[in-house]
Amino acid sequence: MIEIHNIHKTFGDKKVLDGVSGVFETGKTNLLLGASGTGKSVLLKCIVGLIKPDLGSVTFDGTYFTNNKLDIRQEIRRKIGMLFQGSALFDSMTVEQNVEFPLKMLTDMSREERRERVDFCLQRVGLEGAHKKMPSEISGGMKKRVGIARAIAPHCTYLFCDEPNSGLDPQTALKIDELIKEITEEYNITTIIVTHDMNSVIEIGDKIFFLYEGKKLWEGTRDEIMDTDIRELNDFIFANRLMRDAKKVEEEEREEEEERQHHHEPAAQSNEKAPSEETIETQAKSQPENPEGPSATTQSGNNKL
Ligand SMILES: Nc1ncnc2c1ncn2[C@@H]1O[C@H](COP(=O)(O)OP(=O)(O)OP(=O)(O)O)[C@@H](O)[C@H]1O
Repeated sequence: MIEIHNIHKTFGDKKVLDGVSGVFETGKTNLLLGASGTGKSVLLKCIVGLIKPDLGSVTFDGTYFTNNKLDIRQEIRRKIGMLFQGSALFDSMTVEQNVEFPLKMLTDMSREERRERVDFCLQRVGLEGAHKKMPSEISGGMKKRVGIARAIAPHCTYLFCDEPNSGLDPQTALKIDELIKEITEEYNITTIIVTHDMNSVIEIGDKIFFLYEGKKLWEGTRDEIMDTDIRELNDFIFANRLMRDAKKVEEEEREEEEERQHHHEPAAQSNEKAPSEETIETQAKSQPENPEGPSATTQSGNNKL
């Protein structure tokens, strides 16, 4: 679990983060959502220690990170995996060398152990057989997979992804989203993803933190986000025509369901309790032509006795 408390950051005279707090749970995909320039990436960098906040604190599983001793900060950093925007692979290294790189830098694994771990991670992200390929020879989606393999290779406890979907077609984006979610749950990782992609919100957002002008304006689950009455969040969500249509369909379905339930209400009630004499009388009057009489339908339970 990662906890942030009252994070502030100003660049020059521009206040970018204005007292952001929150709890990012373990085994969950936590999304930092917001429009361009609202401070998502700056917040992510504050959490991982790439930017020092002016004020506030970050705690990793109870261990204070901000302003703590260097060796403690380094110990926490070793548990952090990063998937950078654009994958940021080393172009001069093969796929396997890219994945092996953090193992060389951060662990004292033997060559054989590293090889086994690289094999495992590449297999886990669906890239078995791509070991010797160069980044220039693989697609954008494959590069993201290599980036994920590299991030998780040193057995990361925390995974940070900066817009993992950028530059991908919708289908590949969905696969990458699903892979991140699967890995998060499988290895019980605390994952934080920066995104402005509503598809990701709907598919994998266990918890969503909506940032607006440097403040956290809302947090909740993907089921709750469609029903929020925060204007700024609604403006953000429904700026997309597809989302507006989805909302409309959802509302129509809800209305239909309510109407259906409304019409079935008397029947449902008659199953739970015996119909009143008044009901029976009314139904009898409404079905005079039925040769078996109203009792065949409305009093079947009683008649069987
Ligand atoms: N090192 C820096 N120095 C000065 N200003 C910065 C620095 N880093 C970020 N900013 C400013 O902080 C603001 C927030 O930037 P940030 O990258 O966090 O936005 P974002 O929400 O991640 O946007 P996007 O979705 O477009 O990546 C921007 O106005 C940006 O110019």
